[in-house]
Amino acid sequence: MDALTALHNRVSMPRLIGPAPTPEQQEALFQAALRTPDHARLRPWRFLVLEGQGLERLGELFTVSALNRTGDPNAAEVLRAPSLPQRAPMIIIAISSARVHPKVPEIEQDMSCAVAVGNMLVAAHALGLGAVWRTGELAYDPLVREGLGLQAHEKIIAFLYLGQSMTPDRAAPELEPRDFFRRWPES
Ligand SMILES: Cc1cc2nc3c(=O)[nH]c(=O)nc-3n(C[C@H](O)[C@H](O)[C@H](O)COP(=O)(O)O)c2cc1C
Repeated sequence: MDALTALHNRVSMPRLIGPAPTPEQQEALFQAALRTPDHARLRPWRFLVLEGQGLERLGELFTVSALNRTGDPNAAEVLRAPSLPQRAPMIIIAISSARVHPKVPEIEQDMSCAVAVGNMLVAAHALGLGAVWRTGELAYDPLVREGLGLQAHEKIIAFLYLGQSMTPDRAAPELEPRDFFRRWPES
């Protein structure tokens, strides 16, 4: 698939099953992430790749987080938590490791990580894989952050769920460029 076709037609695929991306597909995804624009080449990001036991461990962290929030072991949120990471055979957790830099503000480093996630989404589509970018309050919960070994200056930018789409690709929504792009100054 050529680059423009992938860019124009990518859609999120939330219903995913195994198998996980092959080693060759993973390599292609990782290389796509590493081509993110990166002011001053700080490489202010790192990625955790979870399958199998990793997904189970993430489910345990999500459960601890939900229990801490609700205080009720029978709350629907707590009961559902272990199954959340099982919605895909692989999750890549994208982490921004932004540091204080005289020329590159934190937001630029976070955005570089976000673009890496975007690159992986498009690469996944080009490879015939399904993918969806998720965050939610679990991404910002100190218990989840700590359990995954994040340092104080790091942020979870994405839980990128990856696998085989259970449904055929949806048509991408058609947006009108002129609703978003204007010449400036207007003539
Ligand atoms: C930073 C970020 C966080 C997101 N978090 C979630 C999420 O937690 N749950 C969810 O269903 N969609 C989430 N989304 C949206 C989906 O990934 C997806 O982009 C959206 O449903 C639109 O679908 P499309 O990508 O096919 O246009 C998030 C998107 C971004 C950019």
